[in-house]
Amino acid sequence: MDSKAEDRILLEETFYVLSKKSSVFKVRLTFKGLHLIKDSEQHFKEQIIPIKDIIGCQCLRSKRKTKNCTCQSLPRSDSLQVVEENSTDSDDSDTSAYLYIYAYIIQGNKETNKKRERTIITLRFRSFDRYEDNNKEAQRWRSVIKRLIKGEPLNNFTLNEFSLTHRHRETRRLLVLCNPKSGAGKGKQIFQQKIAPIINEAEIPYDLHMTKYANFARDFVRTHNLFQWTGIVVVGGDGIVFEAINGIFERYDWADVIKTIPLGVVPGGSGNGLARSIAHYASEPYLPAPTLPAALAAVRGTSEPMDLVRVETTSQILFSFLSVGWGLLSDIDIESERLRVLGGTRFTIWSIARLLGLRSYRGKLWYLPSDIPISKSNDKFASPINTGSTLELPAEVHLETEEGRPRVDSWYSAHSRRSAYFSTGGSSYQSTTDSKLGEGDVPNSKDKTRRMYGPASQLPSLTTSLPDDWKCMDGRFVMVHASYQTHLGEDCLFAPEAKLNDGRIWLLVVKYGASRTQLLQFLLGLSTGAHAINNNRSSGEYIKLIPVNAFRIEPDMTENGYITVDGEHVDYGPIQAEIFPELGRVMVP
Ligand SMILES: Nc1ncnc2c1ncn2[C@@H]1O[C@H](COP(=O)(O)OP(=O)(O)OP(=O)(O)O)[C@@H](O)[C@H]1O
Repeated sequence: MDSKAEDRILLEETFYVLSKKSSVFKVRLTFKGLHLIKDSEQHFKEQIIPIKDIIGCQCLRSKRKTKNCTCQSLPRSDSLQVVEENSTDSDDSDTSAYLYIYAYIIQGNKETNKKRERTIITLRFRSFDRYEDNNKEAQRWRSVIKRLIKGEPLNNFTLNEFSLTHRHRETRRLLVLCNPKSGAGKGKQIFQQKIAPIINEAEIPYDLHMTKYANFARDFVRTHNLFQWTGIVVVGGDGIVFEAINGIFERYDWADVIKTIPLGVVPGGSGNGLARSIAHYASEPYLPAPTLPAALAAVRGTSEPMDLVRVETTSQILFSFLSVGWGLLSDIDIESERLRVLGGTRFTIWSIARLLGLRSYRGKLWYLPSDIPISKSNDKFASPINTGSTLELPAEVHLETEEGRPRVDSWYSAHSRRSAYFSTGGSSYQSTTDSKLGEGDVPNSKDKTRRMYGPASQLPSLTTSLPDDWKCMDGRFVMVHASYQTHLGEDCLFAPEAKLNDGRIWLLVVKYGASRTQLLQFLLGLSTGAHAINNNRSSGEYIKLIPVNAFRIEPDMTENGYITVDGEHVDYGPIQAEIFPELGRVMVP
């Protein structure tokens, strides 16, 4: 839209500030936002609230005063009490209609002090004698604001001839899957206090389901008719995200679901790598209100494609959104579990312990650099040298996973288990906890085996040799950790250059031989991303961050170790992974 069109005045009205009758404000609505203009003889002041920052608006009316109330007939803003327009508790003596506009406005101009503040703008319509006429005017504003928020077209009819029969109708409906056990058991509280109030302000209906056991979210997503919802919001850590994504790939209609129903991620766990990465990608302030970017994304309905990685082990196929790890970081992640009582400090203690008693693992790492497409590499794979595949995977693969695989805490973010400070009141929600199958549900809910669908692999099978243009490192490794997001956790900027949909896997390789000082520096650098600069310079020989399209790890099976996928512990053994650019879709503020 050109700037002239953006400035077109859609609606304009003069209002008085409730507390100071002499103060006049011109309020103007354009495609840019809501303009609050104070134009007096002394000065001209204009504040624009961008449409992007407005999440909703409601028409309300005055609440009937209690008998002993001595409030004036013109309510002051701080004494004003309002009710819904159809409430039986309304004050008939006040014929005004009130439009409440909810906005979350960026405050602060530096990256370090930027945060959003909740602001309510109240417009009182009282030009007419009858409430119905004032309400009609307020409804007209509401309808236009709602359309602007949703990016819907506006024509002269919607602007001028609005009538009550043309009120805004909400077509969206969200599914919320909340893990009450995530983080410090605060999942439910986070939803009720931080998310529900915002969804209610935006007047988006939702169905809330609390997860009842490990894999509940995965089973729910696999078995229900998801097309009754326009988005799925998960509240919890990366574990619940993993379940939701892999539940989608257990559906034969995964391709439709993944493209049309975006996933929203509200950080409520101890590992919130994806939520942090999404906020980083969108340049949204994350602290002090880490749940706010996700809530805003959910109500705005804005989403973007996200790369997913298809991971294959000898026993299962997984779709990963965050990481694959072998060695140091995975060891710390899993082994520090035994120090659980120490809370977040257990990771620090275990990191030091592991640096002192440094382990390394023998194996081979293969990778396909990001400038060689997998498909091109596979053309070469057709050469006779590389034939002899023992296991060709078809487009549909049926493999079984164990039930209830152990979930491990994420090392990367336990330090950042902070509470969110955004305060919202008056939480209310509709909730359905009945998870029985309904009309349109996928009828394989009782099937205990896991059937993985999803795009077919473009790689040679795990037991087959790789094409010549793959690079190979053979030796001892302190760790190999791959990520496709910037952050592995709230405090771990692992791959500073990564984007949600850059079509790359960022492979961090630490070879045996790096000194303890280099390793310590590397671990400390993870919180700020300094390792990506420092280690490529000073320790480049041992520590490398390499963008790739695919990789394979073949650990020496005479040794023991840990391998994790998105923080989930998988069997120790050969593993390969390939990027599927833009396969998923996530809500982005
Ligand atoms: N009601 C429940 N009872 C027990 N476990 C559950 C329940 N709901 C979900 N889970 C499991 O909890 C695991 C961890 O969840 P999530 O990632 O949301 O939180 P977290 O705090 O980051 O987890 P972690 O315990 O790994 O730190 C999920 O993988 C899921 O299988």
